[in-house]
Parts: sequence; C-alpha cells; structure tokens
Amino acid sequence: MTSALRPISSVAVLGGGISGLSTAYYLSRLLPKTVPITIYEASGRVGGYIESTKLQLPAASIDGAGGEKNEDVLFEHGPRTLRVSKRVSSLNMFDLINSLGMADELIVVPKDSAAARNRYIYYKGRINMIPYSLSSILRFYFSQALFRGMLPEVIREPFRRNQPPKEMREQEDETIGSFMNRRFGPRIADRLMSGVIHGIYAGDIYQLSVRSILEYLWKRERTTGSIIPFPFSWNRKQTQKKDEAETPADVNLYEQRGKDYAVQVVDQHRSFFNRLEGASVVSFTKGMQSIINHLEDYLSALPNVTIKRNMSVTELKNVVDGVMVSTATGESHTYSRVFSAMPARKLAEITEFTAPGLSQCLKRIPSVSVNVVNLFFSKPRLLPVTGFGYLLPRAIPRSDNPERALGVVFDSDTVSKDAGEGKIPGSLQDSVDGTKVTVMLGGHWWDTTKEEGTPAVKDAEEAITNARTLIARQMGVTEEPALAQSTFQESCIPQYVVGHAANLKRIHEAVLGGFGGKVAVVGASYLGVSVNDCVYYSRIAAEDVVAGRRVSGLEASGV
Ligand SMILES: C=Cc1c2[nH]c(c1C)Cc1[nH]c(c(CCC(=O)O)c1C)Cc1[nH]c(c(C)c1CCC(=O)O)Cc1[nH]c(c(C)c1C=C)C2
Repeated sequence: MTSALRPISSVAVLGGGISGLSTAYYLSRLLPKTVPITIYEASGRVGGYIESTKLQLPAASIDGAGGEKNEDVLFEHGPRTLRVSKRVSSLNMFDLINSLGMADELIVVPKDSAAARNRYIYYKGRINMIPYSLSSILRFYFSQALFRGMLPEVIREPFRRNQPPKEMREQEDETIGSFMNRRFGPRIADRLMSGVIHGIYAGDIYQLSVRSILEYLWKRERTTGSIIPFPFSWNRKQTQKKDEAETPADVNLYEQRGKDYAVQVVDQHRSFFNRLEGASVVSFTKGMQSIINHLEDYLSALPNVTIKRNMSVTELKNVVDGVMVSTATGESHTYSRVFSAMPARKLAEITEFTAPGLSQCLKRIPSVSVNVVNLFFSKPRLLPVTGFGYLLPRAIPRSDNPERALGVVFDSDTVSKDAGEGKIPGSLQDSVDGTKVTVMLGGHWWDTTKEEGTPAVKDAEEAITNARTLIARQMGVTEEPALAQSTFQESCIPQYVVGHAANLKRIHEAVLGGFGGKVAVVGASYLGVSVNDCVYYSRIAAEDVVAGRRVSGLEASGV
C-alpha cells in the first residue's frame, strides 16, 4: 500500500523556460500564498529558447530614407508565432495571453492572408506552392514538378493493405517515413512529409514516431484501413466508435476536462476570442519574448515566488520528508513537491545515481540543434514570392543544399500590416519597412552518428555566410543585409523517435516508483513540442498535484 502524500508546504520548479514559468504561474494561482515556490534556472536569463532581441538599424543603412533617426528591428531566435486553433492547448494559451494583459500586443495573421495561405516547398530549383484549396490542387498539380507522380500514390492509398515491418509491428509504432511510404509512396514521404516535419521538429521522418506525432493517422489506419478521410457517414461512424473503444479511460477523462475548460474559457472571454476568429497564427508587437517578460514580471511580484538564476541543479533525490534538490553551489534544499521543467536529457543527468532506471529511459529522448539565422534587408519586398516561407525536404540532393538548411521563414510577411498581401507598406513589429527572413540550418542533418550527417555549424559568421549563399542561390537575393544575427540553439527540439509512447509509459512508472508522487515532469520532451502544448500540460500537472493526486505529469497521454 502506498502511503498518503503529505500536504504541500513548498515547491521547486526546475527550469525557467516557458514550461517552468507557466508551471510556477499556475501553481501560484492554485496554492495558498504561504507556500513558497522556488524556480531554479541554470542560465542567467529565463525564457529558454524563446528569445527576441531588438537591434538598432543605423539611419545611414536605410534604403532611400535619408533620415537621421535610427530604427529598430526585432529578431526571433526561437519560436516566432503561436498557432490558433480550437484545440484546448491553443485556447488555454490565449486565455493566458489575455490574463497577462497582452491583448494589445497581438499581431493576428488571418487564415486567408498570404502569410498563412502561401506555403512553399523548394524542389528541383523551384519554390513550389503547396495547394491551399481544391481548385489550387488541380492548378498546382500539373504545373509544378514537386507533385509529379503523386496522384497515383493518393489514388492507390485506400486500397493498400500492407503491414508495417515486423520489428515496428512488434513495438506498436513505426517511423513517419516508413508509414508514409507504405500508405502512399516515396514522393509524398520524401518531398512533402519530410519538409513539413523539418518545419516543426527539424527532424528525420525515418527516425520520428508516427504514433506519437501523427497519432490520428496511425489510429485511422488501424480502424478503417485507410488514412484518407471518407465523406461517407457509415465510415465516419465506424471510425468514431472504434476510436472511442481504443482510447484509455484516463485519456477520456483528461479530454473531457479539456473540453469543459475550453467551453468555460471561451464563454468567459467571448470578445477576446472573437478577435481570434479566422486567425491562423499570432505574433506579438514586442516578439515572443513578451510572454516571458509578462510571466517573469507577474512571478517576481509575488512574495512567495523566488527565481534563482545561474543556479544549476546537480542532483534530485527522494528523501523521507520530500525531494532534495542539490545545486552546483553546494546547497541542498528539501521540497514537498518538485516539478521538472528541464529537458529530459538534463533530468537524466541529475537522476543518474538517485533513480538510474528513470535516467536510462530519459536518455532515450534525443534532441536536435538548429542554427537560427536572422537577416534584415532594408529594401522592402525583396523576395520573389510572398507567404509563410519555404521548407526544404529531404528529396533535395545534397548538392542543392550543402548548407543543410531546413527552411526559410518570411518574417516580414507575417508581421506586415496586411500579412504579406503587399498592399500596405509597413511592419507591426519593426519601426521601419524592409525584408526580414530567418534561415533555419541543421536539425537532424547535424547528427554525425548517421552516415548522411555533417558537423554542426556553431560559428555565427559561417552560419550567416551559409544562409546568405542559400538565399542567393534559391531566391536570387544577393543584397548585403543591413542586419544579420545567428543563434546556435543547442538541443532545442526534442525528437519523439519510434517507441516514444512506450518510453513515456516507462518514464511514468519510474517517476512514480522513484519519487512516490512527489515529482512531476513537464516540458517539450514528453507530450508536445509546441509552446501551446508546453503551457497546457504544465497547467494540467500543476492542477493535478495541487489537487493531491499522485501523478507523473504524463497521464494525459494515456500512459
Ligand atoms: C528553432 C526553430 C524551430 C523549428 N520548429 C520549431 C522551432 C522552435 C517548433 C515548431 N515550429 C512549428 C511548430 C508547430 C506549432 C504548433 O502547431 O503549435 C512547432 C512546435 C511550426 C512553424 N515552423 C516555422 C514557423 C514560422 C512555424 C509556426 C507558424 C505556422 O505553422 O504557420 C518555421 C520553421 N521552424 C523550424 C524550421 C526548420 C522552420 C522552417 C520554415 C524549426
């Protein structure tokens, strides 16, 4: 029999990224003000990979301006937008944005704007538009080399009855690459899917898990034998019934809780959510950093919250009256509850000797690094096309992508006054009009354990040169940028590789077994890499722990 959990008298949150800050935020709202909450952050700043910087642009470098005023330009070094959807994680995120008083800072990008609608994939020396409507499918299919040969792959899909390879069948999972090749063929897998996955995970479709990343497709194949949704009602009903039967009771409970919350939050803040109707993504006038600044300001003003910066945690140990947190400065403190909001690989380090089984499982969640290169050109509308940006799929030969780029984002279109339509000059984020792009380099291409891998480019000058060479070759942009910055984001995106779901189950058991419900894990390593997911699952974990439940933080995945 497990002993009852002691009441919460103190809490530590390990990690001051978005997951750590939002965990502390929800805890501070749920716990009595007498319970101290301590955030440990290893670096000198909070926010993790979310970082925006404002650079000064000397008046002399502004095209045709002739003025004397210096201007400023905002660069994002990590995530740059938040997705707007009906998902509870999105509604929760905007509830937080609203509660933090950030409504006036929103830059709303409508679904039908160029910045949201025009998405491209680079292939065979061309920037190809991805269809956004039925009529555009027909138009683009015949005019773009990217789509050549894909129609037979789509037509054949509903009739394919092939099985996953044996070893993947045994572990009830498969790589996205294997799945897409089986369902469609190599064109859709390598030209389309790999590009889309680069844009989110910077990862390799032949490593990542279809079960964890595209669960709805994985389930649909198992229930209907096809992943293309049928319009016939008999098929839909059949799918629904089987899906419900397969979903563990716990997940249904969490889903119901999410749905109830979503209805309540939209009802309470109807006028705010009306502004997001028809939106694709949002950005912020002061950048994503603003979310961090607001959270930091809110938490710093609370007497029971302490943020310890430059404080590296070295060990986490289960003790009789709580969990002991030891730091590199030689301090040890015991807390009645601890939330780990650090990446899995860091938690693995600090539990190596105190919970070795857990540590082993955590090490099975790898991550990739991205060099984010921001460029600003003082000439507006310099690019050959407008839109979100373009992705580089794995189908491009190495000779056409020696820089190992994953994609290029057209930031100035997202933050322009008319979201890239090109009709109204000016930016909602920068004090001057111009062309702002971000080139994303590396990701899984920098995994040197793989035959195709090459060493990471960490050096800023080299990364900027590579980014410029790439956009000169692929878009004909040869101008000297007025501003350029490179940020090497080390191990920034966790990779949910094949077997991730089974590994989560083992982590769940090891966390509960090793710490008896006194430690919960949150963060991008486990249930979702998006900012929305990180914040939502932090809230769920905080609520569960404060309600006295013995949880690991991973329950919402049905472990
Ligand atoms: C550091 C680079 C990152 C790359 N991906 C991510 C980061 C932080 C994480 C990420 N990117 C997207 C999502 C999905 C968001 C969601 O569903 O909530 C996540 C978790 C999508 C995305 N990718 C890029 C942008 C601008 C967006 C959001 C907007 C949108 O979908 O419209 C650009 C981009 N990010 C990366 C690459 C290689 C890339 C290329 C164009 C890596």
